[in-house]
Amino acid sequence: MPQPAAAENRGDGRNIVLIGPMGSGKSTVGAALARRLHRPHVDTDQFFVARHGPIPAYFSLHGEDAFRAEEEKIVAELIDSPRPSVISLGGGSVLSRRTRELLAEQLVVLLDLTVAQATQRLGDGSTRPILGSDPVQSWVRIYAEREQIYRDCADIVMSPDDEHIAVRVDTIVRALNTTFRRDHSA
Ligand SMILES: Nc1ncnc2c1ncn2[C@@H]1O[C@H](COP(=O)(O)OP(=O)(O)OP(=O)(O)O)[C@@H](O)[C@H]1O
Ligand SMILES: O=C(O)C1=C[C@@H](O)[C@@H](O)[C@H](O)C1
Ligand SMILES: [Mg+2]
Repeated sequence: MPQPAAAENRGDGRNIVLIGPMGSGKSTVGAALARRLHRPHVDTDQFFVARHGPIPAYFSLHGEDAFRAEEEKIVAELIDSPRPSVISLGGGSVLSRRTRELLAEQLVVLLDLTVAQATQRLGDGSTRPILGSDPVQSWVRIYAEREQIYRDCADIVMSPDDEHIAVRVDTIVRALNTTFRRDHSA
């Protein structure tokens, strides 16, 4: 009989938090990972939209600084959830120092991706206002600005690949189990 994943049956109170650049699969993979681990899934962008409406409209009306301030509050609320969850963060959440401090207490998985994958996945970028009129060029610049921050926050770095999402989830669960064992070995 298959053994339950250690990440599922040996929860230590930490949330599993997915970070990474736009299009890396935080929302899609996060939902599938949560199903696999029988944990709740929350997505900070979706929570933002439920509370404040669409992100592009919010950016136009209030600007990026106001968005970041609200995003920081939402991340803190969701990390404080009573049940350890899988949390998909908005791509720029790690820009907040307060968020980075909270992430230091969580199990953080960075999903990386290549420029070619980003080009395929971003479409016209219209749902991601920070990308502007040239989504790929903006994505490359933003990725370069943030790459070290993502790496510094991460306990696990998932290299880019073209795996099916279910296979990606298997790979992440294996990496999580290794990290759990390492963190809880005597
Ligand atoms: N491993 C994968 N293989 C193929 N396609 C993928 C994979 N992961 C995600 N995708 C696709 O890429 C697109 C972007 O994924 P998703 O919205 O989950 O990214 P994200 O990291 O949440 O982006 P954002 O920061 O903008 O919220 C979606 O269409 C999704 O189906
Ligand atoms: O990388 C970013 O700065 C963003 C990513 C998205 O997830 C959204 O949070 C928003 O579009 C900003
Ligand atoms: Mg997302």
